[in-house]
Amino acid sequence: MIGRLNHVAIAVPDLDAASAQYRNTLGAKVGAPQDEPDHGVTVVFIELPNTKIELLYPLGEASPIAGFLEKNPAGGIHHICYEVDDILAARDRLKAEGARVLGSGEPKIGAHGKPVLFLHPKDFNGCLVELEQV
Ligand SMILES: C[C@H](C(=O)O)C(=O)SCCNC(=O)CCNC(=O)[C@H](O)C(C)(C)COP(=O)(O)OP(=O)(O)OC[C@H]1O[C@@H](n2cnc3c(N)ncnc32)[C@H](O)[C@@H]1OP(=O)(O)O
Ligand SMILES: [Co+2]
Repeated sequence: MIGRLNHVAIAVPDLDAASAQYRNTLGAKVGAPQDEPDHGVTVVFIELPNTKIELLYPLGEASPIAGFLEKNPAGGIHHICYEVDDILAARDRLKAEGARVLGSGEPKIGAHGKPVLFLHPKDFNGCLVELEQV
């Protein structure tokens, strides 16, 4: 059911410093910061030849990454995103198998303008999983 790895997301305590490090030290193609108020994060996308890295920084009062950064003040890998062809079919199959779909259970439009959903990390080996319909 899952397809390509769309991105790996890293929560960071300093977005400018992390962007500069990926651009200058690691020599990557780093985009501009993008506010995603519906998701409570500011995102910087880094394009690698085979996937993307998503740098995340909290936006607004109730950011879903605030607690993660409190527990991991130096930052850390926050989630991985797999591509799916049909996000509603994927959601229904996962729910039927007992996985917890986060939020309202309805897909939201993600940073790439495509529908996304999140699955509880406790149901996936301690790894928060995002699904994106491509
Ligand atoms: C826009 C964009 C895009 O790509 O398009 C994005 O990705 S937006 C990316 C940001 N959006 C999201 O993350 C949305 C989905 N996330 C959520 O709903 C929430 O963050 C959540 C339910 C995963 C965690 O919520 P929370 O921090 O309030 O909950 P708690 O702190 O109580 O966490 C419950 C348990 O899960 C663990 N836990 C929390 N977050 C993570 C994580 N990222 N990876 C692995 N484990 C995690 C905690 O350590 C804790 O474990 P223990 O009990 O053992 O201590
Ligand atoms: Co993401």
